[in-house]
Amino acid sequence: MKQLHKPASARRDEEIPMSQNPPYSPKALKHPRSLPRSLNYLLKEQRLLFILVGILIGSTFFIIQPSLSYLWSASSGPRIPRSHSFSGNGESVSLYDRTGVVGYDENYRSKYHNGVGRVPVGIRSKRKRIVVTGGAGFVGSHLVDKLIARGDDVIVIDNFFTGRKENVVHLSGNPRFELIRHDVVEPILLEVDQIYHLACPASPVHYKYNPVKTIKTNVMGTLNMLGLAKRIGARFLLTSTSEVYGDPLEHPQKETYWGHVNPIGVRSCYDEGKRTAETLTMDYHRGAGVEVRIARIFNTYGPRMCLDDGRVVSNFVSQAIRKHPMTVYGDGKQTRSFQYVSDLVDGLVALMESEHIGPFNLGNPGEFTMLELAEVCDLWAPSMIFSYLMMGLESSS
Ligand SMILES: O=c1ccn([C@@H]2O[C@H](COP(=O)(O)OP(=O)(O)O[C@H]3OC[C@@H](O)[C@H](O)[C@H]3O)[C@@H](O)[C@H]2O)c(=O)[nH]1
Repeated sequence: MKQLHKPASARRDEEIPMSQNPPYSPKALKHPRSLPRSLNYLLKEQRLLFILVGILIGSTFFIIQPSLSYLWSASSGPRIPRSHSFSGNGESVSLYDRTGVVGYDENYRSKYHNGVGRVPVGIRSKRKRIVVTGGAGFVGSHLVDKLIARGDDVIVIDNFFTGRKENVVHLSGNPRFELIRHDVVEPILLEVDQIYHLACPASPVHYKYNPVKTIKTNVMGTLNMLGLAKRIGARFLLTSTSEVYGDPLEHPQKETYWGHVNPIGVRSCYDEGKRTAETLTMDYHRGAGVEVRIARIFNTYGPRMCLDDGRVVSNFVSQAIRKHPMTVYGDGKQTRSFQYVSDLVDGLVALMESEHIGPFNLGNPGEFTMLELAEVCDLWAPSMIFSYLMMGLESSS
């Protein structure tokens, strides 16, 4: 009865003529009769060696497979924080520059991967990871647009005191854009290559609203961001202001001019706050070797500037549109230069990428008196309504 339930292989063994069976040995008695034949099969023609080599190759593939999939998703997936530029026909192609965000992956893969295989790791170059403090503000949001269009990963930090989510909402679905509600007076730890530090109310109406908070933002906020730059080895750009020159005794103001500033006036929270921020920036450079840039920004206008911003351009334009009298302060003979926001943003990026350390004025060399500006605004009021709508200026009043 026992023999009826033997495995088929055993039955096949019984059918093999005795002459082909291996000679009797005590060892053969200790194991099922099929085992020596299996071993025999394996050992013949170095089959065991081939099996071992196969296992080795398989194991190697599974060990390195996660890093291969990482490299693949780094070039195509939205969750990987950095990616690369590729050089094709001597031309640098940024991941999202040409195709836009939506549908990029498919375009990219069809252009670079179909039938070609993966791009070798060696020819990839890192795209930059950049943090922009105050990136939801008037200037910051335009800067973020430019950096995203260039193909960088951008993290915006904003406490939304003067910044608005509407300024960056169009980027919300972009995998290379991240928005963090955070006040720079508190430390934050991020891994980035560059820091554009814009966070601070810039219009007199806003920075005078809470002067202590304004100077705290300039001092503590700048300290925190410089500390971060030092810790992670990032390049740091401070957006300072033409107001560091105070009521200047020199015209035009060169970067070498030290200014003429009231340390106890109502604007001092901003003027002196930015001067201290510049001091901290240069001290971190000299003392800790941080790569720093300082942009002294002159009066700027353009889309996303609120009509109730409080600066002279938005004040005069809103007054002209509403047919209200223009509020020319003083005798109106004080002069200012006015630059368009996209020119400023180009300047900020160029400065960051340059080797220039120390203050750099960013503004329009042509100056107007406030009386001249008021006349221009009055003259062009009807067309301004259309222009400002086109520029996307919004009034919260
Ligand atoms: O309604 C107004 C507003 C302002 N002004 C005058 O216009 C001139 C320009 O004033 P703004 O408020 O536009 O601002 P400022 O040029 O002093 O500084 C501005 O530009 C440089 C930036 O770095 C500063 O953050 C920003 O406040 C000042 O002389 C001011 O007194 C008016 O005559 N009427």
